[in-house]
Amino acid sequence: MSLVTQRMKDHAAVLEATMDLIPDIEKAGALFKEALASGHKILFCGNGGSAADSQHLAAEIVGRFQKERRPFPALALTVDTSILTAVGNDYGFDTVFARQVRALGEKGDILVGISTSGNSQNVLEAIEAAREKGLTVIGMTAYGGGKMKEACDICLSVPAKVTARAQEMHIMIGHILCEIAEEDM
Ligand SMILES: O=C(CO)[C@@H](O)[C@H](O)[C@H](O)[C@H](O)COP(=O)(O)O
Ligand SMILES: [Zn+2]
Repeated sequence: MSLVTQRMKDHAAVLEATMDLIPDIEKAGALFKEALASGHKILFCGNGGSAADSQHLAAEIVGRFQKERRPFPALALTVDTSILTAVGNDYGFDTVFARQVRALGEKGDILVGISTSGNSQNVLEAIEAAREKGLTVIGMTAYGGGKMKEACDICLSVPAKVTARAQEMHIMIGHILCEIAEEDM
């Protein structure tokens, strides 16, 4: 079997196993909808590919996903290089997202922490800050959820053994959450 065929089959197998998360994805979608409908915002954070997912999903919410509707507030905590370098340089990389959650997060907002290992310290510290401030925390992880498993209100832990396959499920789930959020709005 070619590499391409194998990877596509791997993706399909992980997707099939990810069906087990449907009830939790529906719960997370309802939380997105409730937060945005009541004037709250969604913050996203993650590293590497998950940083890219963070800004991708924030853009779907501020702009639009699939339908015309009013703009909703969302922010990727991964995009401001001045904040990331100042906070990273002055306080340490582990604090780059937590500091922004403390500055911007308000009770009723949602933090989406994305980490395939579930163990990235800067995401874990953002979750801790979010809990202190009364945000709801949704995690997107894999490999059983790592340390994030116990730290989130809803932990969507994808049954993937490879980071790339996990990320492919994360962006699919993120798109579904955006679609639920803009239904009837
Ligand atoms: O996109 C990829 C691998 O597919 C990488 O950039 C990956 O996101 C980075 O190595 C991250 O630092 C991994 O962190 P995490 O998902 O364990 O929190
Ligand atoms: Zn990647």
